[in-house]
Amino acid sequence: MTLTPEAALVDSLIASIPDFPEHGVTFRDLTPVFADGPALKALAEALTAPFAGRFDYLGGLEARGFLIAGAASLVSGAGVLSVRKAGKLPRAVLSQEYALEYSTAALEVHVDQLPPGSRVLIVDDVLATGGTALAAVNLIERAGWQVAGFAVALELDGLGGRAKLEARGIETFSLLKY
Ligand SMILES: O=P(O)(O)OC[C@H]1O[C@H](OP(=O)(O)OP(=O)(O)O)[C@H](O)[C@@H]1O
Ligand SMILES: Nc1ncnc2[nH]cnc12
Repeated sequence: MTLTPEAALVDSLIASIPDFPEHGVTFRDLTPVFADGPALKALAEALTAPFAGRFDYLGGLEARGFLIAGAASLVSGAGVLSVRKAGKLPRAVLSQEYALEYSTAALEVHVDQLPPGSRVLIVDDVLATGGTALAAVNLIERAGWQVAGFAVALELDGLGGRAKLEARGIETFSLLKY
């Protein structure tokens, strides 16, 4: 597959670590992308461009999604909705549970963070099973906002994430697919 120069730059910086955090998993580490200023800017531009004019806020998913959302905010001019792991936000929240391999976790937003009907582009580093992304979609819709789309640096093919999002009618863009 031919990559755009931006995708090739990001691709060249992703580290693949076998058997982390557990045997059989290949961990895709984007910290080298975040550490490279031009690559982080190129990533932020590539993830927001397909949705230009169609979102009011970036939805950043704690923790790695925050790094992309901050950069995307500066290149697009849109503010960031903080979608946090449970127990971190100090005011009234909406909470959405999601399944991990052997447990559950929850994402939360401040219930009154954005005006009703706000269009939120969710961004993250990796799409795997889609459990995290779908929890964010549910949360945003329950709060009375609209999901403008889901934009991710790296989609792991074959784990069902894209299918889950598209079944919910969520436009999904990935810069890279492994
Ligand atoms: O598609 P899924 O199977 O849900 O996996 C993708 C999620 O997993 C990682 O986050 P993680 O929960 O490890 O949290 P972190 O960003 O705090 O490291 C990644 O940043 C995505 O948010
Ligand atoms: N293989 C993987 N690498 C990095 N982040 C992930 N999140 C879920 N699966 C992942």
